[in-house]
Amino acid sequence: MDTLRPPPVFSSKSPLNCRGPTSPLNLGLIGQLGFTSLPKQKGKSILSFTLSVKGSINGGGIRGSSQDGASTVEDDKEGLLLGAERDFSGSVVGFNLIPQAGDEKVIVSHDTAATDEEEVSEDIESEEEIPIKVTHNIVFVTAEAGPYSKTGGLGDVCGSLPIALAARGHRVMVVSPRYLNGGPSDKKFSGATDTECRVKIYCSGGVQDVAFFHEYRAGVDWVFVDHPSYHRPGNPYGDPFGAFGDNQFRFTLLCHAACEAPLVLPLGGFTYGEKCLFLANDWHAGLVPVLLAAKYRPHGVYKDARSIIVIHNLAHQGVEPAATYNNLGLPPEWYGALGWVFPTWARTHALDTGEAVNVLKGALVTADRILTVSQGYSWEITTPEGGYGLNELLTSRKIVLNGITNGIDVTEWDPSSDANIPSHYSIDDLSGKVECKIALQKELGLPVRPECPLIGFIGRLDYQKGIDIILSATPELLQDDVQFVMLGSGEKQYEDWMRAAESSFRDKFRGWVGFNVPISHRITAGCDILLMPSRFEPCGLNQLYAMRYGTVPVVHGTGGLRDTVKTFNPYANEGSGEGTGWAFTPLTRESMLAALSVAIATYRDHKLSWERLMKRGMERECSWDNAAVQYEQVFEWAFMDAPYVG
Ligand SMILES: Nc1ncnc2c1ncn2[C@@H]1O[C@H](COP(=O)(O)OP(=O)(O)O[C@H]2O[C@H](CO)[C@@H](O)[C@H](O)[C@H]2O)[C@@H](O)[C@H]1O
Repeated sequence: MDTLRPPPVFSSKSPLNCRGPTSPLNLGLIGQLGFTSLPKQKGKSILSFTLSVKGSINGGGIRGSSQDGASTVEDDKEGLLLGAERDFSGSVVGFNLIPQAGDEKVIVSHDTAATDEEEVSEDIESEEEIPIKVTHNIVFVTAEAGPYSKTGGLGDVCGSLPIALAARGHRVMVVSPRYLNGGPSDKKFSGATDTECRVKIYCSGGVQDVAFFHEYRAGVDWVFVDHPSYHRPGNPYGDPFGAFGDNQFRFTLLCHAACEAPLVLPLGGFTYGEKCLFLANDWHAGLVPVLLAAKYRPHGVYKDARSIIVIHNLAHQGVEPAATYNNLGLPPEWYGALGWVFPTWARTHALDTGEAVNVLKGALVTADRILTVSQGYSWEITTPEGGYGLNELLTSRKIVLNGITNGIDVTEWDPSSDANIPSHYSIDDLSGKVECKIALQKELGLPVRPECPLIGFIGRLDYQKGIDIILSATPELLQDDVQFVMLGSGEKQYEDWMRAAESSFRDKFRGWVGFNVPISHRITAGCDILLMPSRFEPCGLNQLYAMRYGTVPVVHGTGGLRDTVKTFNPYANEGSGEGTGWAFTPLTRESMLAALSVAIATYRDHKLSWERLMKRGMERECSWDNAAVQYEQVFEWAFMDAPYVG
């Protein structure tokens, strides 16, 4: 059993061989959690002077930083002035947030010693009440983040939500592994440089050295944890032979490293410090809240930090035999937080006690708040049907459980500018869509028939996505005059079925086995209907992409699909109709075929209704802006309550 090691010393004074980035000041610094706001006094600012600091860092909108105890930065995007406060170790622990006067770029300092680069300017005078915006130091911890690594929706969300939050003034770091598989995808990490910071992680009965690589892009600090276990062929989780056997170890490393990153990485010259907010995504990052509670807070570290576990998929919980608890680098007395007992029916033999460790359970117990990626799903996981054994625990924490529907990256997914599609179109001119359809039919070798309803499916080929329902319904569906294309990879039986179906239905069916982002864009643009019969769907992104591309979704009414797709009603609004697609229920072959048949008939026989359906989907608000505001509300709640201490 490993003993708990004392937490490291922090910042540039850390003994962890952190020498900081090779080229200092080329990184990003935006804001900091836990600052004291300085309210404006009526008629006269409490600020007695301001400083202008010349020079910019990395073109990222950040200007100037003094190297003394009252460092200052300026965020010229938000017009906020941030005066950094530091703790005894030099870590930035807070900022004074001061409204900016007029157009003049000013930096507020508590340091009275002016330098050559500083000039005294006049007091800020204003009668206006200027709202003060709270910004946080946010640390995303995730197994994947697009475009560096993406196998599904988690990569999409962790690739775009951090950018949206950074644009709103938060200082945002994303910590994920530096996966190198020896293929072309390795070059995605080429922009990240070695910070030359190394930390030692005590787990699995030994000591592991991990390194941190870093890239500052789109206002976000992308931090990649480097370790030999992330360098192997395959995707982040496995290879053609299945999931990697050491995933618990690999993601334990990620979590330990992510907890160290804010303390030891002087990004842009400053660490994120202890007052940060961890957003731990799915079970892979689930040890983060546990480590805060069990490893750091007992030693007085991260006392003011908060953590939120974000559930993108409750079906994966990181469950391993109980004996592996010793590998996690946690004190023995914390076993109860992760301890898990399988029900009798799920045990493998008479002597199996069913004891296991469940990383996601540990996160749900210790996180300060719990988020899911839609409101519908946040309720479903509290039910026995959707809770995957964790429903009672989730119900007991209902007071800190919320759902926020995912947004999408509206720059990457924009039919009027998408570089992956052959013709562009918009709500005002849909003509490019039929060209996309024709091009897709040609590309896939289907008969070019623009009038023929083209149905698409994109997604992982597994039980969650209802592939078995598609399988059973396809022969009947293809009796109609339609075409059907599927893009996906996953379970071998389904991949084989797709290949077989392609040879059985040469003129009507195409199955593209693999993971190909450009093709996914072309299918989204070229199809008329997108099919998503997911058994459960925490949010779902493809239906959001589809609606933005004027492709009408036909979905199983569950979780985020039910929240985002409103079933078409031609009689509403005095005959102009309402709805953006079809959400069928229950999940059966018959009800799916019935919904598809209504959709196909509408496409064929009610052109005007169809066009209105498309347009209603296209004009739906789906950017991250709304979601980011809701995240900020949850951040506020997280800091209102005391942190979890066990
Ligand atoms: N073969 C392929 N080629 C190219 N691209 C492919 C592909 N297969 C899938 N994709 C892409 O991967 C993403 C899948 O996202 P989803 O949200 O639909 O599902 P996923 O189950 O992975 O995500 C989980 O997390 C997300 C994010 O929170 C939740 O929306 C979701 O409900 C939950 O199950 C989409 O961007 C899709 O285009």
